[in-house]
Amino acid sequence: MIKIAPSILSADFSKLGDEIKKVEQAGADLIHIDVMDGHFVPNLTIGPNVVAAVRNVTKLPFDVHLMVSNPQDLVLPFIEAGADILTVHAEAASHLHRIIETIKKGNKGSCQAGVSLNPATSIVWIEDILREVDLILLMSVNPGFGGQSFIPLVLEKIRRLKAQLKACNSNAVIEVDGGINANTAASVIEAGADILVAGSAIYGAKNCAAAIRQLKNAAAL
Ligand SMILES: O=C(CO)[C@H](O)[C@H](O)COP(=O)(O)O
Ligand SMILES: [Fe+2]
Repeated sequence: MIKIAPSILSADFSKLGDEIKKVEQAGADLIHIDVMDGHFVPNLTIGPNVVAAVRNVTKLPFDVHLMVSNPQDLVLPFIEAGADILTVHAEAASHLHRIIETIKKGNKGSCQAGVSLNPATSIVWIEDILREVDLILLMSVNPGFGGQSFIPLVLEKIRRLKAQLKACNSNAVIEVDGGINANTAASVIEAGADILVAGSAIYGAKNCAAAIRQLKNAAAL
């Protein structure tokens, strides 16, 4: 069953708690939180204090996507703030294996470890750690902003990654992030995605529940 992770990057930040509750009631499976540092990506968003402030408004897992340089410095603060899944970019990590270990050990093993790749980064970069991670986040836009168009070359990457995960008996799930909407979801699911992140397609919709349903139903198309 495909899971949907609304990205609060497209929410109204003046009422973030209510916006999270709204998508929980609308059928979301996880809450995707985009952390940007103005350095790894040209935008600045959310720090650990904000994550901690909204932690108790929902029981849904917090899926924290770190788009920062030097991610090793922020791993523990975000785990303490309440991240359930913490994903770092392979392009930003000098010692990726060490960061993954730190995430998995942090706060008594309460957090799952994810690794993310930009559209232009090959899955060759992570083929030696496919059994070490819980989640692989394939970016289907260049990170930094919501509302961009889906980059189709990612479909082939999802297929190749799915086959590699099967071949090495990895239980890691594939999450796809960027430009996911009612038009792009079906091909992403068909290629092998397990979790779809969607910001503008959910928070920009008049009816969030209908938008989430539409993405889930794309699996049957
Ligand atoms: O990581 C991200 C951007 O870097 C966001 O999660 C992503 O862009 C979601 O927004 P949309 O669904 O509007 O593309
Ligand atoms: Fe994201």
